[in-house]
Amino acid sequence: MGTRRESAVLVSVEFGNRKGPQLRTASLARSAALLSESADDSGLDATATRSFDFEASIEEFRELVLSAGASILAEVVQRRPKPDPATLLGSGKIDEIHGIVASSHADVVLFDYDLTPTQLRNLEDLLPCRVVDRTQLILDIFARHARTREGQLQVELAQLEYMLPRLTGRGRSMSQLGGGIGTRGPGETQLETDRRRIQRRLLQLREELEGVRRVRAQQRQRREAVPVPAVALVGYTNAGKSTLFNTITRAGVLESSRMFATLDPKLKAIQLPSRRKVLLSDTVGFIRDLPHTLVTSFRATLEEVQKAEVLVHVRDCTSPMQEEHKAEVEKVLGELDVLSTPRIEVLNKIDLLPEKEREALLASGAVAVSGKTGLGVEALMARLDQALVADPIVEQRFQIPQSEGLVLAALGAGALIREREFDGNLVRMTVAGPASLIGRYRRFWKS
Ligand SMILES: Nc1nc2c(ncn2[C@@H]2O[C@H](COP(=O)(O)OP(=O)(O)OP(=O)(O)O)[C@@H](O)[C@H]2O)c(=O)[nH]1
Ligand SMILES: [Mg+2]
Repeated sequence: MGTRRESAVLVSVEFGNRKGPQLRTASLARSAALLSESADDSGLDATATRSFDFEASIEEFRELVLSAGASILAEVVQRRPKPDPATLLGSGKIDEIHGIVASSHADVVLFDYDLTPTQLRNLEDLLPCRVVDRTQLILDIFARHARTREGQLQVELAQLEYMLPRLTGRGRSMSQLGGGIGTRGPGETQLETDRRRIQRRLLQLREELEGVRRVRAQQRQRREAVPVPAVALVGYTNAGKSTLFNTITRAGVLESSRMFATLDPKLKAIQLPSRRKVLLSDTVGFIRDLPHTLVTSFRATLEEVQKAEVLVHVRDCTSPMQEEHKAEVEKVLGELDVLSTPRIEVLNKIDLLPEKEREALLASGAVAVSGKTGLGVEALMARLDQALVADPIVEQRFQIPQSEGLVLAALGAGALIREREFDGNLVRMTVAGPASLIGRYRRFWKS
């Protein structure tokens, strides 16, 4: 990790000619004032027409950059009808950025956009410092926060997979040693590597991960011998999951204002008011445009989501992006095939609301809490009890083709397999699990 903060120039881009509503909050207006105000290629005045969504996404980008440990030197915004295939930005904008970098001695230019390998290479040629795109930035944050062996292996794997198509023989960005954004992890040790060495390392990583996962699976099996229902906290990054988890469990799990503080699964047994025991898990935060390699490679924490009987969706009710974040979370839940798992929507951070609004929320029957102060947490526990009581454990015979890997995995993860026999490409088994899960796969029931 770098010993000093890197200084960064941030570049946000918006394509198309959409006109958005005016800025809505003081803090966003303040941030807007910090931004470069120059009119862009499209001839429109960027500030006047910048949409609310765009402002919020810049705010989020800033938060990501701080999470990566960099300091923000300057921010540049460009709106243009469409991206330039070779350089993303227009040449005027690139000159402007060049000037800012040269005069401010910035270490890195960060793009809130995924660059193609060609764009990355060209921008590196045109600018006098490193260039890092959004995926690489997120990978870097993950690299900083991974604490278990499994988490570290997963991040390195994702970083190498990202790097591979961007190795062009020149490898300028890979050949700079140091602790900068995008050079951590594999960047530090394997900078001069050619493809073959990376491929070999990838193979090695996959094998090591397989081993780590086998151990996890064994631990899980042991845990599942005692069927305790699982509850997973899910939500957008920074929604307050770890804080709420701590308040509920007093487990002392790392809580951080930096995004993605949680990369490794955290599990804790808790007791509900009914004295029913459940396993509560804290999970990694979701984020817009999460690099796909990460969605799949972070299946360690997401496994807990797949086997949960109830999901608790933690939402920051003070965020101006609430609805977008909710949609994003639901998208990921869909990819994990858990949209039909019962879900409790929890509005968090109500301590930050004006008293009237808070009272109104609490009176409306919504589950509203403050993970920080503990307000409303008891009511949440009672809701959990209800959700679980409504989902008793039932036993059912199944007959499932082996090709239905997802179904087999879901049942294996969320229920107890009592007996199992293989018949050609069919699996017959008796499964004891929550009625909701069993019911979801009715089409494979065998009476
Ligand atoms: N005021 C207030 N702040 C909160 C509350 N819950 C969380 N926070 C703050 O919000 C920030 C993020 O909290 P975390 O618990 O780390 O969020 P998270 O959802 O676990 O984030 P990731 O692990 O990055 O996905 C921290 O600065 C918390 O102190 C709350 O109820 N009220
Ligand atoms: Mg967390």
